[in-house]
Amino acid sequence: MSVEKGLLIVLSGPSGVGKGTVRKAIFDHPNTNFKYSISMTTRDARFGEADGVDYFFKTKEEFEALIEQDKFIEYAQYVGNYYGTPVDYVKETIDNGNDIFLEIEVQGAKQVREKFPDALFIFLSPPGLKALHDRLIKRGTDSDEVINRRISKAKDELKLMNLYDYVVVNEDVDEARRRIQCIVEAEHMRRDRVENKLRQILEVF
Ligand SMILES: Nc1nc2c(ncn2[C@@H]2O[C@H](COP(=O)(O)OP(=O)(O)O)[C@@H](O)[C@H]2O)c(=O)[nH]1
Ligand SMILES: Nc1ncnc2c1ncn2[C@@H]1O[C@H](COP(=O)(O)OP(=O)(O)O)[C@@H](O)[C@H]1O
Repeated sequence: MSVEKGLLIVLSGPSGVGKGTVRKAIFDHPNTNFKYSISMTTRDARFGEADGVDYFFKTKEEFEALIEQDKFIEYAQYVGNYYGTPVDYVKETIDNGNDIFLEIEVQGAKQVREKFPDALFIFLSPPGLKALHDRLIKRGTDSDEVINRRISKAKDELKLMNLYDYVVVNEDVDEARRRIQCIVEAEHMRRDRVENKLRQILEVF
């Protein structure tokens, strides 16, 4: 009997909305049993980040060579650096029946939709632009000019939320984490029901 494929789960949303924070809450939680796809990037490692844990850190030349070799499911340029999802680990994980989770920005999510229309797309939204602005200031990683660029980009990114299967508002991190886990569980139940129904219908003949 063939192994049922795992779910490809994509979490996306504007910069500073809390994707990284919510993702960490998901993976720190004991109920989570999906794998995480570690991205590749050309940006410098931040203090406390480790190669192969937070990202695989690559030079621009290495990254571009991997693009040539078709080694990414998707990649995008974001604030002057490349970010991409390596294809092998994602394919291997879903083929083995395990769920895999991608936390990526919106251009990349769009490319994943084209290649994997069956994936589950979740958009993380801020409660409002003021909250988003406050979070970017609180994070303290960007200058005022970069924050303003990110906010104006976020206005465009927010318009893409209608392309997603679900929108989760990140008001409270633990609540957002819980909602995402519930969505994944419900999606499994829905797909199982569809599979069973199909099997029943086909058995009639
Ligand atoms: N398209 C794409 N975006 C990614 C990938 N990995 C991370 N990102 C996104 O790139 C953006 C910048 O990430 P990062 O430099 O870690 O900064 P921060 O998340 O804004 O603190 C975030 O929106 C991430 O979600 C990836 O593999 N592909
Ligand atoms: N629900 C929340 N309420 C208040 N602050 C939050 C919440 N979620 C995240 N933050 C804060 O917002 C900032 C941006 O979060 P981060 O996870 O880096 O965003 P992203 O990965 O989407 O760019 C961080 O300082 C984080 O601590």
